Amino acid sequence: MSDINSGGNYEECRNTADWLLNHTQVRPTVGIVCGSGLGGLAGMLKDPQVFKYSDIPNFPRSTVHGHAGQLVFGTLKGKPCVCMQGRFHLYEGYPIQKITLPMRVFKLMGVETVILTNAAGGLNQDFKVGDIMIIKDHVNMPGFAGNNPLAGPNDDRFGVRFPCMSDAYDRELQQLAHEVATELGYSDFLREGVYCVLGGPSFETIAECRMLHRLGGDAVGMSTVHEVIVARHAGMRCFAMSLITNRSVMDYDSQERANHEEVLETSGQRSKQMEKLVTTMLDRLDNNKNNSF
Ligand SMILES: O=P(O)(O)O[C@H]1O[C@H](CO)[C@@H](O)[C@H]1O
Ligand SMILES: Nc1nc2[nH]cnc2c(=O)[nH]1
Repeated sequence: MSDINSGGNYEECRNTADWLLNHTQVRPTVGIVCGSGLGGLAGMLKDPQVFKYSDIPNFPRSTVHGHAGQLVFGTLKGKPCVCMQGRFHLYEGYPIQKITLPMRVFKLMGVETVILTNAAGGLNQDFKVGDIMIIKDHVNMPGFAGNNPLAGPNDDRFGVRFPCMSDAYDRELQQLAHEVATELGYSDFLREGVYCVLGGPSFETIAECRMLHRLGGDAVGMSTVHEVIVARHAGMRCFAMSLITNRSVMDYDSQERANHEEVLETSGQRSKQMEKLVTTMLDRLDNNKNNSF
């Protein structure tokens, strides 16, 4: 377990949130986290105000290609937003509390809803490269070994000691995504499924892919779940999507080899549709009285 001072404590998060609120007029209610090669969403924000992670107190630095490392404030379809153009991963060497610190900063800035994207390998053999998977649930493999971002003393100012995770992914938002995707003509490549997180950075072996698939995983990656756990603990609702950038190798005769260049190439090809899906969802939320965006 990481030291309790390794990041994400209340004072540190408050400090960062106050610094940001003092440097921007935007009061975000929506927080967005962009996955590998999917940072284009940040470019859609109106009247953007950009902060490099290196200039934000207590923020880690992005070290992965395809993660720009900046926080962008602005409006999207009239909604005040804050967007992480680049996220942090366990394999970068940060304590798990540090990589999820932005979720608590989001909460303290007033964010109510978090939208996350990621690039993932397709374990489900029906999935194709370029499919977009609405995440309906997750399997937290590092969590099985005790590596959970909420391990350590609980701070009740953020949430309860034992948060429920059976409602981690907001069902109304999933339904909305299905409706919007159908209207946009995306049904052919829209899927839903279970995202399985591993620590990385090595991609999976064939035996691991087979095991994860048998355990109920439809897609595999190295992010998102830790952020969702911390966001749900703090009472924010979450919607997440995976872009299937490669098919997980399940067969010893296969010549396919997972690699980050292919991941970035596929994200580049499908990023526009993902952006359109998110922006249309944000637009629609006004018309749905049950949604508190
Ligand atoms: O989950 P995101 O940040 O999209 O990145 C995914 O892509 C990288 C591997 O190519 C890993 O970091 C994996 O988690
Ligand atoms: N772990 C993992 N992460 C990914 N990110 C994009 N593709 C993959 C993959 O195949 N496996």
